[in-house]
Amino acid sequence: MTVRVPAKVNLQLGVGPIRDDGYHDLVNVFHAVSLFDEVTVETAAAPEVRVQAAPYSRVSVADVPADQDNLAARAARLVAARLGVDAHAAIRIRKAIPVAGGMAGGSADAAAALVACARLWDDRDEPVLNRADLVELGAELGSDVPFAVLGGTAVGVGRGERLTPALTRGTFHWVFATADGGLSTPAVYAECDRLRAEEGAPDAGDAGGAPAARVSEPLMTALATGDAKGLGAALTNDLEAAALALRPSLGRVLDAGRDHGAVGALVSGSGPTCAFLAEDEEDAADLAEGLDGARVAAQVLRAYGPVPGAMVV
Ligand SMILES: C[C@@](CO)(OP(=O)(O)O)[C@H](O)COP(=O)(O)OP(=O)(O)OC[C@H]1O[C@@H](n2ccc(N)nc2=O)[C@H](O)[C@@H]1O
Ligand SMILES: Nc1ncnc2c1ncn2[C@@H]1O[C@H](COP(=O)(O)OP(=O)(O)O)[C@@H](O)[C@H]1O
Repeated sequence: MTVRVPAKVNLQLGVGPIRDDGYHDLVNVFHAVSLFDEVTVETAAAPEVRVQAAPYSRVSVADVPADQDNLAARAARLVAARLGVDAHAAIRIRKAIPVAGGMAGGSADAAAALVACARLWDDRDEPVLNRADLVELGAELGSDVPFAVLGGTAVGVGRGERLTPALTRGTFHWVFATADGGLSTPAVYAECDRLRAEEGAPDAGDAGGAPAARVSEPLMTALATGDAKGLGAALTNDLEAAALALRPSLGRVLDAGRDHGAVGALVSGSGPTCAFLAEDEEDAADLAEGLDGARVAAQVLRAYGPVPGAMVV
């Protein structure tokens, strides 16, 4: 059973206060883009995980666990437990999504494994687990997993796991600049907290007392009308300052994208991948060429969005 699953970029990442459980309250506008990992699952006598770069992809898979800690393996165990089946999964992951790049590659693999294992093992006439159940199960694996099951464009609140699909029109054209070496998501959130405490945000009484984030109306209007320029102007990421503090060289990457005609430029999620929105497909080609020539990125990738979530191929 092979499932194809997309990467995400965050169109708005509004980081609110820290909750008692250590997570931040978010307004997280997710957008699935056409960079895909492929996850193949077979029922096997013993669990197994193999990870490789997808054909023609230059993703470095050295830091992806090829054991039962892999998020896809955890997803398979979760599905078996939920269905009450005594089954093991042999999992093969072909990665094209940058690793630890702020594009939710690990979450994508987990979502793909949820969909693949449910299809393999939930073989009654009336399936026990429908897609909404898999979205819910995903939240047990990570804040970004539910969105990778759903895909499209969606607003996530809570940890980012409570999703509402967003209305969009047409296709948006993106260029991504990857970096050598990832950034750790918890480290970037911690740096965001540190910077906020240093700034002494006026209403930041106790640690992490940032105001609640609200969804951007100009962003939602631009999405609904297919207005690339409007969307580019409305892109925001509250983790960007933290990612830039930890990796100052990203400033040059963002500047290069703007210089080469991007209508919007931001760090993708916790970074270090930078995302650039082009006005149309032709501008995206020019932008990708310009960024390549500027030699500021490990790799320059093109993609479009929105695309559907994890799908059996
Ligand atoms: C920042 C985002 C933006 O979409 O993703 P990436 O850009 O890293 O892919 C997400 O919030 C990452 O989601 P995900 O990678 O699933 O995080 P989890 O495994 O749930 O949590 C990892 C760690 O991130 C921090 N975390 C995550 C989500 C959240 N709402 N508040 C947090 O503070 C916590 O330190 C937590 O221990
Ligand atoms: N299937 C997987 N693919 C990628 N990373 C994984 C996977 N399973 C676990 N991980 C771990 O999750 C970490 C975060 O990786 P990833 O999800 O690619 O990045 P990000 O959180 O920046 O989007 C990696 O450093 C890796 O150790």
